[in-house]
Amino acid sequence: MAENERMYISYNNIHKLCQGVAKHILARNERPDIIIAITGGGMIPARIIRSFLKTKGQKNIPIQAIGLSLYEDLGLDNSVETIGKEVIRTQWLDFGALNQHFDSLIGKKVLIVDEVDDTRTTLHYAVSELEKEIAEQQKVLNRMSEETVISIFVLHNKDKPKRAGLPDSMMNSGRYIAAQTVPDKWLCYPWDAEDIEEHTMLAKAQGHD
Ligand SMILES: O=P(O)(O)OC[C@H]1O[C@H](OP(=O)(O)OP(=O)(O)O)[C@H](O)[C@@H]1O
Repeated sequence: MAENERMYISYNNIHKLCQGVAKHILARNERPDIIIAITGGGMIPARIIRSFLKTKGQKNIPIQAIGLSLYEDLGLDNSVETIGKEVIRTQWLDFGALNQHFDSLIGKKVLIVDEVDDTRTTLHYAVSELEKEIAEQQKVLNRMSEETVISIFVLHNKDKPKRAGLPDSMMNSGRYIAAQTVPDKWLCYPWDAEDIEEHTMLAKAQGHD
């Protein structure tokens, strides 16, 4: 791939993007009760934004990880029909370690974090599975009146046609937050760099430091 098709992103840049988004979230009075990081790319941004979302007198926001991986190739043509099958769940929520007041997502402000929204398949899957699960729990626990608010934070949203959607209620209310919308290039994140010094220099040269 030609160098000009690659976009290099430094740790500093990611740090600052998380800081800016946290500021935005706090200004909207939407500090989450829980952060859900989609592994592996969502983990570093989730950890960084948690520090910027910390407010005086409040406990650290718990981070839970969910593992979602995309099938590279199922040999199927119709993407719409195969969306559900293209995502593999490798890890899911575990409330066992949280206290008794946090036994589910019902009524909580939930922030899903990932590094990139590419075809949107992963985010679509995460949101629809969480919504389904919350609705089931609400029925079981008879807590239908409590509203759960799911938001999304990604570092980069690729400006391209998406293969799956997100709820209009989320998109129209500012609860989908992409720190940056970028062209459909190959995004080179620092955690994949073999030579982090060179990577950082390349990011700097592109203005992403
Ligand atoms: O918008 P989409 O087309 O669904 O793609 C975005 C997803 O792809 C990458 O995950 P990947 O499965 O490569 O795993 P990783 O995060 O562990 O690298 C990335 O971390 C997102 O989760």
